[in-house]
Amino acid sequence: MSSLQRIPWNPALSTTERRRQLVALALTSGRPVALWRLPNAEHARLCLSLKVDGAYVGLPPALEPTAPAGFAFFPFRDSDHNPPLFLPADLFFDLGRPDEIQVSPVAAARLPELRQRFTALPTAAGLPWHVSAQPVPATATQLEYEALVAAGVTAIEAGTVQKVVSSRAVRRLLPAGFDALAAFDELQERYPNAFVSLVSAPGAGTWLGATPEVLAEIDEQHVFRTMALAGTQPLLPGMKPATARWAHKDLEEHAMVARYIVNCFKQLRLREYDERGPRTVTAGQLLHLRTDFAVHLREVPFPSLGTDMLRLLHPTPAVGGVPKQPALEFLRRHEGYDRAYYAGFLGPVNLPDAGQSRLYVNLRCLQLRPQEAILYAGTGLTADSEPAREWQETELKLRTVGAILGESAKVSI
Ligand SMILES: C=C(O[C@@H]1C=C(C(=O)O)C=C[C@H]1O)C(=O)O
Repeated sequence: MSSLQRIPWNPALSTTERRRQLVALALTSGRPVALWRLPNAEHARLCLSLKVDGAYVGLPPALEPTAPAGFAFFPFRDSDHNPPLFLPADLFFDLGRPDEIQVSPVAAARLPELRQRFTALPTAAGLPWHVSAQPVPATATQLEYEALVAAGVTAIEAGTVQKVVSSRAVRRLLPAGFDALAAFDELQERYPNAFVSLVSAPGAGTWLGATPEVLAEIDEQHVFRTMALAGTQPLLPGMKPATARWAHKDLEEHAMVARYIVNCFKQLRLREYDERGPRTVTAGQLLHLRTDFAVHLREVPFPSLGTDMLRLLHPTPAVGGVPKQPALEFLRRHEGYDRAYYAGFLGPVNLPDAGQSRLYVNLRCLQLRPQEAILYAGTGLTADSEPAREWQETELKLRTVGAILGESAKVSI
C-alpha cells in the first residue's frame, strides 16, 4: 500500500498554472499523467507516476484499501497493442487543495530533484502529449456501419448472441490552437454530472472524455456501486426525464445488462444487494435508462467484493454483449477496427484515500493525435434494431465529446 505524504506546496503560480506545470513535468520526461473530475465535484485531481514501466500490469486493479493507490486505465480488450495500465500515484494533486501536494515514498525521496525540474520548466511551451504508436483506426461509412448492424441482427436471429454492442470511430481535425487542458475544462463545464478525464501515457496515447457510466466504485461510506446503463434516446426540448417513454427494444437491451450484473453477484453468492430502477437519467443531450446497484460493505463479510465484481463485470453487455464470449468474438470478426481504450475502463483507485475507488466505462471519449481527434461511439443491438436508427444514435453519442471540437471538419480519407 502506498501511503501518501502531504507536503505544503506554494510555487508562485495559480492553481491552473500548477496543474499545467505538473502535466508538463510528466510529459517532458515521458511519464504518464491522469487528470479527472468526479461527477458533480467542484475540483479536478491529478496523478503522476514517476516510473514508466511500473505502470504496466496484466490484471484489473485490486480495490481493497490495502492495494496500491493510482489511476487505472484499461483497454476494452487486453492486448499487446493496448496494454492495461495502472499509474501508481507518486504525485497526487487535488485542485481543491492547491497548497499541498501528496507524494509517495518514491517521490518523497526525489523531492529536491523534482522541485528543481518543476521550477526549470518553461511556462509557455506546447505540451508534448503522448501519441499512440498504433495506426489510426479504420472509420466506417454510414453504409459500412449499417452493414455491421445488419450482421449483428443476423447473428441475434441465428441465436449466436442475444445482444451485441457495435461501434465505430470517426476522425476529426483539431481546431486551430486546440489545447487539451482547455478542452478538459470545457467538458467539466458542459457535463457537470459526468466523469471527465484526460489521460496521457506512453503506449496508450492521450484520451479525453466525459462518461456517464460507473463500472465499479467504492465510496467513502464503504458502499460498493455499479449500474446498468443502456437504452438511449435524444433529450428533446421540453422533454422531462421522468415522463420519458421507452421502446420495447430499449427496455430489453437494458434488462440484459441488469440481469448480467445480478448474475455477477450470484456468481459470488452475494444476495445482499440493493437494486433501484430502471429510471431515466440525462447524459448531456441524451437520455438513458439506468438501474443502480449498491452493497453496504460494512454489512457483508466480503472484503474483496469490489475487486471480484470488477473482474466479472468488464466488459458488461452495455459495451460488449450477451453471452459475453460469442459477442466479443462477433465484434473481433466484424467490427473492423481496434477500440483500444474506448469502452475500456478508467478511474482512481484508493485515491484520494485508501478505500475509495471510482472506475467508469470509457465512453463519450476521443483519442488525441497531433492534428486530429479520433472519436468513438457504439449502440446496443437487439433483434429489433434498425440500421439507420443505430447510425443516428452513434451520431448523437459522438456529439457529447465532439462538442469541444466546434465545427471542425471530418478527416476525409
Ligand atoms: C456504447 C456506448 O454507450 C453505451 C450504450 C448504450 C445504448 O446502447 O443504449 C447506452 C449507454 C452506454 O452503456 C457509447 O456511448 O459509445
